[in-house]
Amino acid sequence: MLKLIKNGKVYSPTYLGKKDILIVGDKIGYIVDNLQVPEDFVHMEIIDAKGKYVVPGFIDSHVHISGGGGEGGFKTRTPEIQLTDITLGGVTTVVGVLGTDGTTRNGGNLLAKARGLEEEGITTYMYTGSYQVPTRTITGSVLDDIVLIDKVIGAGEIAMSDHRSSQPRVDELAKLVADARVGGILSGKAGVVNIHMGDGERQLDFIEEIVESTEIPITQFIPTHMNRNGSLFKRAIEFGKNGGIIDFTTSTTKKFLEEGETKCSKALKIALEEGVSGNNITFSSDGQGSLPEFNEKGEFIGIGIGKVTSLYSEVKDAIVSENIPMEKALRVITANPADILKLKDKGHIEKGKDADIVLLDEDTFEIDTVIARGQVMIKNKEVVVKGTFE
Ligand SMILES: CC(C)C[C@H](NC(=O)C[C@H](N)C(=O)O)C(=O)O
Ligand SMILES: [Zn+2]
Ligand SMILES: [Zn+2]
Repeated sequence: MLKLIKNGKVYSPTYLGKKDILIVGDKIGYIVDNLQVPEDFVHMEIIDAKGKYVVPGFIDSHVHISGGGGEGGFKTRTPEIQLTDITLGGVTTVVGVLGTDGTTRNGGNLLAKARGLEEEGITTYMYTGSYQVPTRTITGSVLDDIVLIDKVIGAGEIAMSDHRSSQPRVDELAKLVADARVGGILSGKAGVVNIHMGDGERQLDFIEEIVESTEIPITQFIPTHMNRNGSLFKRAIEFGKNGGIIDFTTSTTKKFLEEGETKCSKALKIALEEGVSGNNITFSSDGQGSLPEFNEKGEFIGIGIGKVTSLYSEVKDAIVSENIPMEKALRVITANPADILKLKDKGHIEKGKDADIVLLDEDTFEIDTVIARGQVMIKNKEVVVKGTFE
């Protein structure tokens, strides 16, 4: 079936102006000024994008799709995600991850959930491992997981500078990152390591020591939660200015913001103003991950749950409240994760790329329509495709 998105203002994320987009199967077939279709050409679904912005489908590069949490005991293990938790947030590609609990959750379960979501219509990848070092894998080796399992693009989330980490030595982390890098080289993947940054004093010390003392490049690391406290955020800006990738977590709570976390829309504004390259910054939601709170004695005092819908919500705030140009704001959840993670068919509205497209209402910037690999998942804000048990 052919689809034609007409009359929309296209951000690829670079602004292309008013363009018509011809979708052929699951691919973007053509981008033209004004495609005239004969009235009686019945094999074409026309999607009128008048009054809409047409942007690439969003990429959420850190989602606990098979569940996470558990830091407050078994009742605080978070449930696995459902398809529309993702698509209602305009997200058409997710990278699945495990966190604190690498015992009752494992790589096989994460891979099965990733495959299930792919069968339901979106595109999924995953990181092998969980917080711990040495980290749990599917084949027994980070390197082999990346080479042999198509959906595995790297390792993570590996906990650093956090009371919940396995307190790895810098040489243990270096070996893990070295394996991920070679796994990526052998399989043409990014082979990056998603690093969970905690609130500890050591912050990015280990990463910077590895970059200084080995042949491993700074871009092998994707430190996330870099907006979680003021001191780490400051360090993150320096890391970004040195060419590092910085990922900000959009899921949050009122308490976290009151206690020093930098709201993502503001974090992006500050990072850009401080001179961090707009290509090195990403947002991810930590969706379905837990947002646990601990007191100064390290005692558990409460828990929230991450939401994928926070991802675009922060980009919308960046555009509307922080006046960041759409081209720059959209990059952090489209072109940047796609390019950094080497998701070659993703992140851009370009001939030959996957037909992952979101229509935004020009006035409200609300998500109106979501298309994943050519299939309409959400139309006029209504769910068209539900998950199996939704
Ligand atoms: C960034 C902050 C707010 C949340 C962050 N979440 C995770 O890392 C995921 C969680 N531990 C899980 O395993 O589900 C945290 O706990 O520090
Ligand atoms: Zn984390
Ligand atoms: Zn997480």
